[in-house]
Amino acid sequence: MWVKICGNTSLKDAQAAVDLGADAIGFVFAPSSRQMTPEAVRVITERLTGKPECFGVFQTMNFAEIRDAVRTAGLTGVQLHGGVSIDLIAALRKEFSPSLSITQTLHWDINGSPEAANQLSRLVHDLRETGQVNRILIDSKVGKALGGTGRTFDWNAAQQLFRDAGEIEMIAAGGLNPENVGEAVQRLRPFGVDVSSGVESEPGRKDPERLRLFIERARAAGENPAS
Ligand SMILES: O=C(O)c1ccccc1NCC(=O)[C@H](O)[C@H](O)COP(=O)(O)O
Repeated sequence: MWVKICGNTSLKDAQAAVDLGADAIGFVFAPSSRQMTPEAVRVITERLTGKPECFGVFQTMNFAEIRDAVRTAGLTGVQLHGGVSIDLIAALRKEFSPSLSITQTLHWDINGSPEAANQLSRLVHDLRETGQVNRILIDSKVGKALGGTGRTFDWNAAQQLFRDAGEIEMIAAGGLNPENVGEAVQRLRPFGVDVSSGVESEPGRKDPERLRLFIERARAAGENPAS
C-alpha cells in the first residue's frame, strides 16, 4: 500500500513521515492553513534524507505557476486539485516528461447527487485514455472546500468507481485517520492512501504517533484483504 502524507509545513514533520515509511510527502500551494511557498518547500526538500516522492498540491490551472513551483521547490510530482484540464496535463507532460509524476484529483461532493458517481467514472475513463496521468486521487468536496476537509465520502457508493478504474493507480483521500484507514482500504482496495488532517495535532503540525499508526494500519490492511 502506497502512503502519502500531505500538508507538511516543516522539515521535522516531513522527515518523520519519511522515517516512518511514507512513500510520498505533500506540500500544499493552494489557499489553506497548510499553504507553503515554493521557496520554503525547497528548504525542506534539499535537506530531507531518504528518497520520498515529493508532491506539490495545486489548485491553480496556471501552467507557468505550476512549472516554476516544480523547479523551485524540487518536486517529483504534482497533484492537480483545481479541476480537470487535459491541456494543462499535456503541457506539464511535455515540459517534464517522463520525470514528473502527475496525479489528477477528482472530487466526490459529499452533498452531491448519486449520479455524480457516474460522472466521476466517465472522468476516470477519459483521463486513463489520455495516457498522460500517473494516478487519480479521489478526495472529498465539502461546500467549496476541495482538500484538507477531514471528511470522508461514501466508501460503499465509491466501491464501483475504484473497481472499474482499470490499470490506473487510484488513491483514496478525504477524512482518513489511523482509526478508519483500515476500513477504507478494505472497502475501496485502492493503490494508495493520502492523509492530511487525520494525522495532525493541530492544523499544519503532524503528530508522530498518529503518523506511525496511520502508516502501519494502512499497510496492514493492504497486505491482508480479509482482515
Ligand atoms: O490540505 C489542505 O489544506 C488542502 C487544501 C486545499 C487543497 C488541497 C489540500 N490538501 C490536499 C491533500 O492531498 C490532502 O491530503 C487531502 O485533501 C486529504 O485531506 P484530509 O481530509 O485532511 O486528510
